[in-house]
Amino acid sequence: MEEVVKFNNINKSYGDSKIYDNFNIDIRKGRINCILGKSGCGKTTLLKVIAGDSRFKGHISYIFQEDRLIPWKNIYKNMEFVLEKKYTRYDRKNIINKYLSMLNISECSNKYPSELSGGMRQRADIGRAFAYPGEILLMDEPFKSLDIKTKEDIINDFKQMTIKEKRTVILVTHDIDEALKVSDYIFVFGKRPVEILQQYDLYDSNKEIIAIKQEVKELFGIYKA
Ligand SMILES: Nc1ncnc2c1ncn2[C@@H]1O[C@H](COP(=O)(O)OP(=O)(O)OP(=O)(O)O)[C@@H](O)[C@H]1O
Repeated sequence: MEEVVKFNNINKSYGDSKIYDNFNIDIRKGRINCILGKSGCGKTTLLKVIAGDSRFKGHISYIFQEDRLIPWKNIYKNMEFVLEKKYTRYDRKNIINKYLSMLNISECSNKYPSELSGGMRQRADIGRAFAYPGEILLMDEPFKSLDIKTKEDIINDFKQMTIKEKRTVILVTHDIDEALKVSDYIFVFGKRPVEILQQYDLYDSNKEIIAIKQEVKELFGIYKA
């Protein structure tokens, strides 16, 4: 049986609107878990609940749609900032250089965020999140604002890195194609209070990607978020 991280009995409402009602989800350890759902269904809310889970306090990295780099620090210092209390200066240097190199941005080390393209900044943001010794990486539509080519390149590097390091990632998106490209386990979310309409293990599925895409489209078609 595959190792999972269980999140049980999640309850969350905004006013009268119940988003989660005793909701349960088993996140696959060491894999890229994707939460795929229509806009407004409650994906970001789930990430916030998970980020607040006391079992993982201080062990979670969060990557947002827009990078959260500190503008007045260069890329090296941005990465060093999150590692300061965790590692010695020597270890920090090795870790930072490793992730800069994995993400092909070693030459950006001394540059400030404003001197980089959106794609480079997002690479730096991903590098920083990976460098942090977190058990779980939460990603909220991290590839949304990138053009197609940049997105594909970053997704490829990101996937390789995640597989190599066996990191547990929870990524949310409303984009079916992106979900199929980036993840290896997909939860399709339905209407509120949120229910899981379908789950796909892309490692283990004998279904063609195109068939899964069609199925998800149909699932999305039958309800309004
Ligand atoms: N702080 C808040 N107060 C009131 N309602 C909120 C709050 N945050 C989110 N909501 C509502 O809860 C619902 C779920 O929001 P959430 O941001 O989790 O959805 P989402 O699936 O991440 O959407 P998107 O894909 O558009 O980012 C939405 O209807 C949203 O308007």
